[in-house]
Amino acid sequence: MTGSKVTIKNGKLKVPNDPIIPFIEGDGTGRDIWKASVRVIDAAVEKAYKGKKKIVWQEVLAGEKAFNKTGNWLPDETLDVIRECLIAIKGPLTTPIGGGIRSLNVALRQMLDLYVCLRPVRYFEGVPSPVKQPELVDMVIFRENTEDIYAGIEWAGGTEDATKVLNFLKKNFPKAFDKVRFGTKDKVKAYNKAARLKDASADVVVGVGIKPVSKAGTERLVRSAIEYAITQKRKSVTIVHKGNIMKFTEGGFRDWGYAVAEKEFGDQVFTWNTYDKIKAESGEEAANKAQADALAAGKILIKDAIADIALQQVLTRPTDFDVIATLNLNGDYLSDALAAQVGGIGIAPGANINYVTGHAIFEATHGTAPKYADKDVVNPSSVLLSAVMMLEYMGWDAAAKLIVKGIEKSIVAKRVTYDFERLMEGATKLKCSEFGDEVIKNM
Ligand SMILES: NC(=O)C1=CN([C@@H]2O[C@H](COP(=O)(O)OP(=O)(O)OC[C@H]3O[C@@H](n4cnc5c(N)ncnc54)[C@H](OP(=O)(O)O)[C@@H]3O)[C@@H](O)[C@H]2O)C=CC1
Ligand SMILES: O=C(O)CCC(=O)C(=O)O
Ligand SMILES: [Mg+2]
Repeated sequence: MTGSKVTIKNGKLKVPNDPIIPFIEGDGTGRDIWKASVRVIDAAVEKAYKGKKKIVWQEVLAGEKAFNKTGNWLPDETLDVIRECLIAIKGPLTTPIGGGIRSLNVALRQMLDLYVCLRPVRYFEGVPSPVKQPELVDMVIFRENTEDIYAGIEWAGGTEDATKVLNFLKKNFPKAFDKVRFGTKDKVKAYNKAARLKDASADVVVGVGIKPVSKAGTERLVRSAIEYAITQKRKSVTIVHKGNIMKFTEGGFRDWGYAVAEKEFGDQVFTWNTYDKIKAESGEEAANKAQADALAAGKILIKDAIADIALQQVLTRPTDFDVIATLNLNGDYLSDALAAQVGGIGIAPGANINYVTGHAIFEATHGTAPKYADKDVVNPSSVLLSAVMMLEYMGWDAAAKLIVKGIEKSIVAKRVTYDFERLMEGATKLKCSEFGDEVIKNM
C-alpha cells in the first residue's frame, strides 16, 4: 500500500501529503453514504490541491461486513490500523437492542480512549427547520465519551450476576438496597397481592447498572471544551448535568467542571461560582457588574444548566448556548434534539477525539437507518460534514471549505435528498449519490 502515516510529535499532528486514512463503510445506509461521500472528499482534495495532496484510503472492517468476512464483529486488525494511522472515518454500525453484542461504536471509542465526542450544530442557509429562527443555533457539544452509561457496567435482571450485585448491596449498603423497589420477594409479593394481580409470581428480576463519573474524566472533557472556546473565540461554556438528582455523578461533573475552569484557566474565564461568591459577599449588583466587566474583557463565561431545562432552553433561547460540556447520556439526547433544529440528523456531523494521543474517528451523529439501507436515498451530509471536520483536523482547510460550499449551494438551489425535500417547497428530490454529484458540481 502506498501512502504515509499521520504522526504526532509534542502534541502536534504531522500530516503528509499522502496520508493513509482508514475508513469503515458502516452498516445499513452507511454503504450508500460512503459510496457518495468518498467521491466528494476526493474531488474536494483534488480541486483544492491539484494533485499535490491525496488521501490514500484503507478499508478496515467492523460490523456486519466484518462478521460476514471474518466471523468477528470488530477484528483486532481494525483497531491496530486505526491506532497506527491516528485518524479514521466511519459510517454507522448497528447495535442490537436489549441483548446481543455491545455497541461497536462505543467499543471503538473506549478502546482508543476517544474521550471527546465533538458535535457542532449550526444552521445552513435554506435548510428546512421546525423552529422560527434556526439561524440563531450555533452550538458545539463536547460530550464525554468513555464514562457514564458508556462504561457499560450492567447486569441483566434475573441472572446470577445481578443477584450477586443485589446481595452485595443488601449486605454492605442496606439503606441503598432498601431503595431497590422490587429487590426482594416480599416486596414483589406484597405489591402483586395489593394490586390483585392474577400472576402472583414473586420473582426478583432487577436489571442493575452502575454509572461511573470520575474527576479525571470530567476534567479532561471540560478542559477540552474550554480550550476550544478560547481558541475559537466562543462566548460561553455551559456545563449540562442532572446534579440535582444524581448528586455524586452528574453533580460531581458540575463541581469538578467549575473547579478545573477556575484552577486551570484563571483569568481567561468567569464562572457562575465566582458570580455566586461575589453576590454573597457584595450583593447582586456587584456580581452583575463583575460578570458584565469580565465578558466585556473577552473572558469566557462558564455556567451550568440542569439537563431537562437545558433541553427546553436550547430550543427557546438558543443564543444563551454556545459550547456545551456534558456527560455521555445527556450529550446523546442533546445532539439528536439539537440536530432537529437545523435540518435533522441527516446533517449532523461529529468526531470522537483524544486530544493527547491525537487519535480521532470522524462519524455522523445518526445511525444505520435500516429501512433505507441500499436504497440510495438518505442524506450524506452528516458524513460529508464529518469529513469536513476531519480535513480541518488535518489542516486541509481549503478542501474542507470546498465541501461546505458545495453543500450550501446545493441546498440553496433546493436540490436535496428526501429528508429536506419533504419539508421544502419546490425542491427537487435527489438520490444520495446524485446529491454527492451535486455537491461536487457546486464546489
Ligand atoms: N454512531 C453510530 O454508529 C450510531 C449507530 N446507531 C445505531 O443505528 C441503528 C438504527 O438506529 P435508529 O435509532 O433507527 O436511528 P437512525 O439515526 O439510524 O435513524 C433514525 C431516523 O433518522 C433519520 N435518518 C438517519 N440517518 C439519516 C440520513 N443519513 N439522512 C436522512 N435521514 C436520516 C431517518 O428518519 P425518517 O424515518 O424520518 O426519514 C431515520 O429513520 C441502531 O442499531 C443504533 O444502535 C445509532 C446512532 C449512532
Ligand atoms: O452505538 C450505538 O449504537 C449508538 C451510538 C449513539 O447513539 C451515538 O453515538 O450518538
Ligand atoms: Mg446517539
